[in-house]
Amino acid sequence: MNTPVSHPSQISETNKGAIGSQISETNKRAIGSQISETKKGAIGSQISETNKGAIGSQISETNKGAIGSQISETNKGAIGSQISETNNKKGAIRSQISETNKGAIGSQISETGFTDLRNRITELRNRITDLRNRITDLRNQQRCNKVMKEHSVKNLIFSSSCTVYGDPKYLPVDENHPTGGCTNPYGKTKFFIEEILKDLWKADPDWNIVVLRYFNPVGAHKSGRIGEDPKCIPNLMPYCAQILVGKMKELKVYGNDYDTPDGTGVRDYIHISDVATGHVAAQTKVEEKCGLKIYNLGTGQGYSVMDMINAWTGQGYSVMDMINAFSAAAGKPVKYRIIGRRPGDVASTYSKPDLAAKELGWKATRGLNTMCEDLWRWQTMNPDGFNSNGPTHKKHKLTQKI
Ligand SMILES: O=c1ccn([C@@H]2O[C@H](COP(=O)(O)OP(=O)(O)O[C@H]3O[C@H](CO)[C@@H](O)[C@H](O)[C@H]3O)[C@@H](O)[C@H]2O)c(=O)[nH]1
Repeated sequence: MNTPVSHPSQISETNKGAIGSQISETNKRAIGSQISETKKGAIGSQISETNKGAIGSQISETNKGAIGSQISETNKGAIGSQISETNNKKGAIRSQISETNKGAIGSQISETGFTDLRNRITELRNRITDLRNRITDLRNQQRCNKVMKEHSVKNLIFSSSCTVYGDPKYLPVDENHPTGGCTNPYGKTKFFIEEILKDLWKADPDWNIVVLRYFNPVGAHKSGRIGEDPKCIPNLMPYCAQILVGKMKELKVYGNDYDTPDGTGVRDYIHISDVATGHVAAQTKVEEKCGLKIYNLGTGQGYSVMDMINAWTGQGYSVMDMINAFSAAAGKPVKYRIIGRRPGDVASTYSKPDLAAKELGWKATRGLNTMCEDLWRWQTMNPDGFNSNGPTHKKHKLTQKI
């Protein structure tokens, strides 16, 4: 998922002036109309030829087909055979099945079969929406590059992601690690855009481009006024926060059989405000006429899913500790369960952030406790995200010592 909504607004408070002065009101209007009139057709057709077709056919071939047949094989078949078994023995069984039992059988079918089917359809829908968003990202980047060039604005900071590294060949990951072996569509889009930007700079070295590869941003602005308001399935920490305010039922932990200390996935979680200060440092860098530069934005520290769950409470690391502590924090039982691995997840990834420290003079300064404290403040002050009317969940007090 997904770049959190919080950074643009945090960054804009700090950088607005600098960026705004590069693009005047007049240019903005000119840029807008040029995109819509002149470029739309040309760019649109490139995308539809190159990307949409390829991605579209992959969806229909790989996903729809695969998922469709899984549904029919696993569910329909299973349900079908249960029904036909029941029906074949109808005569014999009918007399034994009372009205009450019929109801029980019916609800078993709907629970096991139809719920599963519904979940799979939702998953397929989410994937298609995700791919659509990726195509839009690519199209927007191409438009942005063209228009910037036409108006001689050649300084650019690009928000990339650690997912361009794919499943790391070594840890911690530095900027020289090979890219492109991405395990999900989001990572591929970031990788493609990075490649486009490299070509752009090779063709015209007047460009100054800083590519920032974020690791896993979490947290919110310390004021509690700016935070993440996920519109689709949230990342791990927003999901935890939403469980505590009763908006989600349970956390599904995607696999505990990875080759990591406790078996769950390990990530380099970084406070969103540190990501924002990374952008401010990058802004200074592009103004120095830096050419093309690439930096990791991470803390260098890997945490597992269980570490992150426990970080909310300051309690121990076992599953039972986590359940008890979460329940105490929320004032009601909180459920979570371990399920299978999520396709596209890697076991571990965390950064070597030394280059950013050396060349940008930037370092992440906020620890895990601050990430949790700030995220929790945002969530309690805004239980319904940006549509909230203020704090309504005061009773959900976090027991974490911060
Ligand atoms: O409900 C959940 C959600 C996540 N996880 C696990 O938690 C870890 C972190 O997952 P998540 O928060 O979804 O982030 P990633 O999958 O590591 O990365 C996503 O989020 C990053 C930060 O926004 C982006 O940079 C990546 O491109 C994007 O794939 C992984 O081990 C997941 O398996 C769970 O167990 N249950």
